[in-house]
Amino acid sequence: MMEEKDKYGKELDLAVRIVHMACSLCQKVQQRLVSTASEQVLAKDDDSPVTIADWGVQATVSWLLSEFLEGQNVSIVAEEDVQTLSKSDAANLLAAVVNTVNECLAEAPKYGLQCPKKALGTSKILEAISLCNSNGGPTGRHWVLDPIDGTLGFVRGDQYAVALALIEEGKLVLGVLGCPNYPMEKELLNYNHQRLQTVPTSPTPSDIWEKGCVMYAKRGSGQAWMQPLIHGDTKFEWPNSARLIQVSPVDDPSLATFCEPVEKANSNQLFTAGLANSMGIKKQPMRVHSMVKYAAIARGDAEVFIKFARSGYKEKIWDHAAGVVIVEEAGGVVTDAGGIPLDFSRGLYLEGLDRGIIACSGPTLHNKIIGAVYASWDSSNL
Ligand SMILES: Nc1ncnc2c1ncn2[C@@H]1O[C@H](COP(=O)(O)OS(=O)(=O)O)[C@@H](OP(=O)(O)O)[C@H]1O
Ligand SMILES: [Mg+2]
Repeated sequence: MMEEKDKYGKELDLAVRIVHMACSLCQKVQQRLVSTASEQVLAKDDDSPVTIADWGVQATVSWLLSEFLEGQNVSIVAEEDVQTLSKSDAANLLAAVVNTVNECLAEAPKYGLQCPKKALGTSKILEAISLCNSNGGPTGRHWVLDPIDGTLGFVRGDQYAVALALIEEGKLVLGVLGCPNYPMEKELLNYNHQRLQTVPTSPTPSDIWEKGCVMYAKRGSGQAWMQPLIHGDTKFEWPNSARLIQVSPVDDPSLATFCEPVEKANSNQLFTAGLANSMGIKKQPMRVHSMVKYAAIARGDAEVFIKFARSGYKEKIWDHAAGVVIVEEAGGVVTDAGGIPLDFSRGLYLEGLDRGIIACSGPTLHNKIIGAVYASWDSSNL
């Protein structure tokens, strides 16, 4: 029988390599994107670069998972559905996706994986994309993919993530989070943010970010890891300079940093400001696009992540799965606003989620926030 500690080892190894490749695809597309006209960049339809990267990552991840887990009936739950690509006027988009995917897959040997014997044709790419039509659920194995999380961050040349997780029998078992614009060193992040702030209106070429990183964790290991993205001719050799990451030891709210979504439409910033204030958080919120917020908690760059979407909004599993397991294995706590762990077993959505999402570096801060929600909810008009 396979030792418990080796369980999911093969899947994790594969998922990490795949996410590295997907990040490389995104960086290439983003570099082209920032050199084109901004109007074209911002449209998330037709053949805009964002869409090409979204589809490109989904096709690439799907093809690689199926190829290397051969014999398994691979089930993938992913953000993008195949309808847009099937439209008769989507020929240009499809051609761009096919090129981007083949360019990415040709580099597979650099990541220790085999590339296709010959370039994939349109039908193979469409097949790979339509494989990602699973609805997840409480039984069996399901890969969960957000090809580009934080679309706005991507088009702004700011933070975005590629997120891949595995759910088995309704439980999260591993998560991999690629953060192409999140440097390994926090100092570099601050440095680059300052540079960003000096030119706030123009997208930033991603090459100013230095290397981004990939984080990953296996449920129950009590460990979460971070590797640098590789560049140029460097070959990916496991463990690729992997470094253990851990949540912050800070549990005094007055020293804590809380992060939240950038867009007001995605989380009630007035309510979270009130919560932060009532529990004694003094610092300004760190507003970051995408699951990089989970990454920030996991490696101790921030202590608290709070998201309260408008009532009626249903949180999707791919927006959280990878981040949750990484934060938990790095020592953090993630629950809904009622203090209950998130339930990934109920299909595409986090059904039954109580109001909001709270990720913390530890139980002390977590208890304080849950208490603050309890005390302020009735008067919040939410
Ligand atoms: N109205 C509303 N309320 C709450 N959440 C929403 C809403 N609309 C979208 N989404 C989902 O939020 C994902 C982006 O979350 P972020 O935290 O990155 O938002 S932000 O860009 O920082 O504001 C985003 O993921 P991506 O689409 O992958 O970018 C969405 O799945
Ligand atoms: Mg998303």
